[in-house]
Amino acid sequence: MITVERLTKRYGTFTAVDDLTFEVKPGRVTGFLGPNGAGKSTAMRMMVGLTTPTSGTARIGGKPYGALPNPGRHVGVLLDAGAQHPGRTGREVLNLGALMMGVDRKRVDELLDVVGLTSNEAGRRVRNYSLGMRQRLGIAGALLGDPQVLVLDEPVNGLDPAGIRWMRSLLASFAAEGGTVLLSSHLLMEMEAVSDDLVVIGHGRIVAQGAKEDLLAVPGSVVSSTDDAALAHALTRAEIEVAPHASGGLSTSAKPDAVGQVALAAGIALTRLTAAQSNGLEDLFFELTASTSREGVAA
Ligand SMILES: Nc1ncnc2c1ncn2[C@@H]1O[C@H](COP(=O)(O)OP(=O)(O)OP(=O)(O)O)[C@@H](O)[C@H]1O
Repeated sequence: MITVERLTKRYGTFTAVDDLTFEVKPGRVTGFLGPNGAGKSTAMRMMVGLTTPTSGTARIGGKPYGALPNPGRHVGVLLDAGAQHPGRTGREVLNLGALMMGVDRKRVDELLDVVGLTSNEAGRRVRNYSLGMRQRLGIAGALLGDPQVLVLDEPVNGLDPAGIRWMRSLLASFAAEGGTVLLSSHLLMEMEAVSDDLVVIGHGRIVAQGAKEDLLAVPGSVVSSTDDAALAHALTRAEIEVAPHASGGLSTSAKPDAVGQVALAAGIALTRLTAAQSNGLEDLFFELTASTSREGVAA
């Protein structure tokens, strides 16, 4: 569990992170979203002790990162895949990490295998790695201490399609085993596929948070019947808003069960009744962040 309370970071008069409060729950993947410069990386850096908050707290398993005895054993961190020492080989980077965390060196080979780096690639200097290879190495480093919590800033950036799919299943199984995952990404389709919960920020502030299903849920339903005119009349009388639906039938402002009740009471046979469909995370993201994005427009 990661608990962020009133977390704030100011640089001079500029507030990069503004009073953030949220929880990242175990057993779930939490997507951290926001336009460029929204404050995601700054917030993540504060969670793992790399940036000192101006005020507020971030705790991992109830403790500030700095108070964790062997932090790599609790939290796997990937914030900047480019930050690895360019002169070391991938294997050296992981061996050093294993040494510092007191992890058996055998785990290095296992993880190279898990992240899909060949033994030949592991022997090359990191300065010669592609971005995707650096990300894979960074993920191996994050997993090295067998942590219960992962904090990953844009981990799929630079991964090829197979790598993105692999990352999705890795994070899903990590969470299924009770792990806590916080990850940021601008790939909204990917975030929609992988996240259970979402935290959306703009200009350093929370603009929405909660279970993905709840955030994407659209109120209302779509209904068709053997007599739509009579159904529209009955629904309006029940103070349910009704409009013609693009693909025929009626759009209503009420949930399917309420619409079903009205139709039953009016003796009208229904031929279709479904919950209104969400337009997905991309539309939700633009809706929530339009006023804080550089472009300042809803799509
Ligand atoms: N050390 C610093 N000094 C001054 N301003 C900073 C510093 N670090 C970050 N900022 C500012 O804080 C704001 C938030 O930056 P941050 O990197 O957290 O955003 P982000 O949401 O991760 O963006 P992106 O999606 O582009 O990676 C930006 O305006 C950035 O310029």
